[in-house]
Amino acid sequence: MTNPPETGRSRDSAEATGRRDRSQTTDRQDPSATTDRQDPSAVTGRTPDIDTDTTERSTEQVSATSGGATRKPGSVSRRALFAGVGGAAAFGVAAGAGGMAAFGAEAPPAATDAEDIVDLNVTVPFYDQPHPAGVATAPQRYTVYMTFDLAATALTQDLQVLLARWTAGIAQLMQGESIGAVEPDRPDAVATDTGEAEGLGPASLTVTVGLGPGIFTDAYGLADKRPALLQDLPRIPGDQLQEEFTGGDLSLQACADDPQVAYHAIRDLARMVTGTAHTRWAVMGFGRASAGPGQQTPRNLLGFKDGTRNITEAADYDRFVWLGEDAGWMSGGTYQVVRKIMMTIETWDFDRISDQQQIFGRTKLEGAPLTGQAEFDTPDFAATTAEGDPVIDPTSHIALAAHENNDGVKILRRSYNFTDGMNPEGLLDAGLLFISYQNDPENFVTLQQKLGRFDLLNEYIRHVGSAIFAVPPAPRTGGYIGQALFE
Ligand SMILES: C=CC1=C(C)c2cc3[nH]c(cc4nc(cc5[nH]c(cc1n2)c(C)c5CCC(=O)O)C(CCC(=O)O)=C4C)c(C)c3C=C
Ligand SMILES: [Fe+2]
Repeated sequence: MTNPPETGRSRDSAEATGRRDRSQTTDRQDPSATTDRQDPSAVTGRTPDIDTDTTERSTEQVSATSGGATRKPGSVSRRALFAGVGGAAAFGVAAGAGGMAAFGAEAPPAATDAEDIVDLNVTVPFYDQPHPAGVATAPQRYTVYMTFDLAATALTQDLQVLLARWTAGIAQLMQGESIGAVEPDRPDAVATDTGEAEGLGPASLTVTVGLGPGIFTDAYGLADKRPALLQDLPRIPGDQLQEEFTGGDLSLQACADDPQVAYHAIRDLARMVTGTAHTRWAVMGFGRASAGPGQQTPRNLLGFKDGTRNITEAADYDRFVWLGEDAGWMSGGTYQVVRKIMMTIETWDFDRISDQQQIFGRTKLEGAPLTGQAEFDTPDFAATTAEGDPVIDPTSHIALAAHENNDGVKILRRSYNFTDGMNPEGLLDAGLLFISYQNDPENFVTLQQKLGRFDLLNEYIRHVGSAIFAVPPAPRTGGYIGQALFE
């Protein structure tokens, strides 16, 4: 199985966005009106609350596919203009391998090019992909991450309808479309789309849906569908978890190269949960702290390059990230672990540089291992100084986390910096929204158990939030995320 990170320069087909079905929808509905028990099949594969204006424009669209790159002249997208540098010509030529192309030498370029210039007109494919969007997708610059708890009154069918509505909404949002009328015709009507993304491009938006352990219970008749390795994470040494940033029955990870596009997606999707679920916690992240193929390695808020040694090879995705065919309905999906990690930034900023570099086992500017010269040099954990001391401290972050020292185990990190402003003490309230994907959550647990006990970095960080979710495979055209749960 070849499972490339989809750098996604193609647009889904008209069928994939459910436009045909929507053209049959003439009535405008409020997406938050989920309190009525609905027939999920009435929602499947289409957005139930699309206004006719949008539908008309959608059916006009002409797919100008050039390999994986697709642009739609006269398109419905909120902004028709090409933004940024590197525009259509560059994509048309470079992305010939398509959204599902094998990656490596022939891979389409990442969402950002070598100069890290963002094109806000790029879309990422959603339907009919081998894997869910937003995992292997080259990390976009911003995220809005939100979790939800199902309401005590929610029935299985409510969950089913919500997943169907989310799916249809996500498909449109990822195309850069609104999910309905911003300015309804009837003066007494409530807008379906909140409108703040009007005029903005798709910005490589992906929305990744997670299903928490709490939904796989007898209460929803889903106990026998529980993904084999999905269970609450154990307590890990050093955890200082706070209830308000922990857990959740459902999660949405929206990532985009425009923060307002990510925010808009979450806002519109969160409106749909009314009556079925409640928001639980959210984090707005910026400055992706991991790199995809072709992307420069970004920096975390401690000033170090983060993401240098991450999963990049297709074989490693298959081995460590994607669930195989033996995973039944979750085949092609993965497990998402999220940790809200606070940093004591002011203290860190007064630490001497040699100490900072010892903590990570890398240099600050270049990001080279202390045993090497350049960022991508392989660390030599056995190297010693003239005095016989290890060059890379065995309790440094990389020595503890590296696959060489963990029976070959790797995880895919897809983290973001975040800030919540100031805390009550007047200190910077910021840190890392650590997000990892793995086909066995135990791989995260094993690493974090070591890091939580021994990592020199622990003096400057605090894990205050934690959650785990199963991420189902990508939906098929006409279907919805997690559909197999209800069959
Ligand atoms: C349990 C997994 C991990 C947590 C939690 C974690 C937190 C965390 N990491 C940084 C900064 C860096 N991490 C780096 C490397 C790295 N980190 C993990 C795992 C966790 N990090 C792994 C598996 C690795 C790769 C190790 C290797 O193979 O060498 C680096 C070095 C650059 C890089 O390779 O990405 C930095 C910097 C912070 C700030 C943080 C919590 C706030
Ligand atoms: Fe790390």
